[in-house]
Amino acid sequence: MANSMLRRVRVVAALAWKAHPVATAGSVVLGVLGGVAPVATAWLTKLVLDALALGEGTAALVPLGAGLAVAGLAVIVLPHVSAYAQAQLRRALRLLIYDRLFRAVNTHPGLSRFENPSFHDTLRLAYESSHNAPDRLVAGALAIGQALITLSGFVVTLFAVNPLMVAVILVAALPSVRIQLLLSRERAEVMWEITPAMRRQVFYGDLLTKPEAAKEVRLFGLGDHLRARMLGEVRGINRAERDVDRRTLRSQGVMALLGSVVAAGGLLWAVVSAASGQLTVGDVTVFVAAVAGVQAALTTIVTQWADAHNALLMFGHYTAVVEAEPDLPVPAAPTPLPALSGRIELRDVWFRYSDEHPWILRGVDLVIPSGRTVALVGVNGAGKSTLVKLLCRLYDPVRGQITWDGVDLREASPADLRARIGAVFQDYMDYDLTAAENIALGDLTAAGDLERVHDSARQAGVHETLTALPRGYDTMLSRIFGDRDETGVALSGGQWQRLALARALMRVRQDLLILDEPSSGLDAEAEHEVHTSLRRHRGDRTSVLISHRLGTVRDADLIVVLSDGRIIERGTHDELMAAGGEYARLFTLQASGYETGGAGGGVDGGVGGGAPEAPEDILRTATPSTRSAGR
Ligand SMILES: Nc1ncnc2c1ncn2[C@@H]1O[C@H](COP(=O)(O)OP(=O)(O)OP(=O)(O)O)[C@@H](O)[C@H]1O
Repeated sequence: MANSMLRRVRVVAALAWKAHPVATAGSVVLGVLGGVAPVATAWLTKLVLDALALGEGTAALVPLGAGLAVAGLAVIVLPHVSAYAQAQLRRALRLLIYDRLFRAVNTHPGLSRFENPSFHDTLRLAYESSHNAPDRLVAGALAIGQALITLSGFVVTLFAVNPLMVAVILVAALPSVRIQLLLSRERAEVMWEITPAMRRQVFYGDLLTKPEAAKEVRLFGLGDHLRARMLGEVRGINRAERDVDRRTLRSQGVMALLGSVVAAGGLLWAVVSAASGQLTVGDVTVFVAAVAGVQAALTTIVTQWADAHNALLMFGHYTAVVEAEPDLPVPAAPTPLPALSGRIELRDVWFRYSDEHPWILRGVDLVIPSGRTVALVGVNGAGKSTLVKLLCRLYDPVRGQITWDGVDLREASPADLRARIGAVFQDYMDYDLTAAENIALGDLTAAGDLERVHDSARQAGVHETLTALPRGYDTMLSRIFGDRDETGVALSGGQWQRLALARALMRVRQDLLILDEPSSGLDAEAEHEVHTSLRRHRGDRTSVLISHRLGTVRDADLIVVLSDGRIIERGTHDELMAAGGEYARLFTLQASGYETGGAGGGVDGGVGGGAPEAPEDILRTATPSTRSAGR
């Protein structure tokens, strides 16, 4: 434990030096001067008083008085200069520490860490401690250093007047050190225990304030319920904090009482000694200043030590995040991933999200030939999205392997792999940025290429919508982050989905296009347009397509039916229909659902009007009954 604390001290010292060497060195020098100044003031006061009592002349008194004036000035000015230097250091440290923290977060190529509650607790405490732990440590170290200098000066002074008093004060302070350290550890443990409650509190607070949640919260009348839940969490947090505060108060009260008794005893002794002529007036002043100075310095040392100790414990969360191994093994010398020319192959792939979770994929064998379109279909929870997440190496298979032209994905660099993939996930992101930025995020190397941005938007069928916005592509797509004098724009669900599609299409050089329900939120006409455009865009590109609207996948080169993590059927549309299995059942079911709706005149948005003739037409022109926008 002591070793790891020492290591953390070294880490913080190195960080401070790297962040701002001048402010670090300046703070240390100012700390030393700040420590010497009170002792010098006390000594000079004694010398002036004794010189006055002895009736010394001006020649002796003026230098002493001048020295006293300089020391007094230093006592007043130094704290302000020191506070400025420390603030400079704090700002520089904050920048460096955030940089390292989020660099470390970005080194995890996969998703598993982000789904782990313990990682979230550590991350939250790391974030919080990176706010203030280094500041507290640096400030604490400087305050301790300064107090140690003052303490040594006063101890020497006190020793000259009454050696016994030194021993009494030091011994009286010892229990306080121990108690403060125990309390600081307890405080750190309580912080760890209440972190899940703090995260839940933030979660409920977000639900009560975020525009995305406001609709349901109002519709279902959840406001008071969520507020009560949030307050419940806050009460729990308060209870835990209050218990530690009470223990702190008790022990600090006892220590303060002990200190006062010792100081009062010393004062009594000094007065009696002065009355009997054993001490001069100057001796009494310096003795009283020294007792107060030693006690104040000891209190500073003990409380700052405890605070620095607590900051060090909290800083452990930061080092845990910064030093964590990547969640997926990244090869030291990755095999370069060539442009896909042969096939992507899944060989006996088994996957579950953790040892505690059930198997989601159970021995999947699949070949995705280069230049072909493979469609994955199956009921909710069959494992389709999981499979495409594995293709992007957001997780590794637990057993089996996935190869890209023979290269195991584990041997390639995740960044290389992802540069070759364009994807729209079911749970795509809406960024509170401008329309152009929302699309350009798909390929940051082309962020300034507005023609590319517009092209992608055209292919996704959203160009006209974006041009018609108040500031065109520069319109902020956010109701909460726009300029204060600007009314932000909110897009509809389907428009956001097209924007996500445009983002994926920005990657013009990608070898693999993954579309996980790319049109679930689109109206019938838009879906038809988008699919026609996508078919054109896919061209001879390798694509994996997931859709519950079976009409949109019927022209795929290979349709794979997943059920309970296994491939139960594969073939072309015609082959699968002829086989009369699960695919044929689902396709017929969907078509008959629409036919019933169509016959009853209930199908909205049919472009041609009247009852459609073939299932694929129906499926292209009707609103689906199977799922919503997938959000
Ligand atoms: N991050 C996760 N952690 C744990 N379990 C998960 C996670 N994501 C998905 N699952 C589980 O894995 C199973 C398969 O989910 P997946 O999203 O792959 O299915 P799907 O076939 O895409 O379904 P849908 O058609 O509803 O989109 C589900 O039972 C789901 O609960």
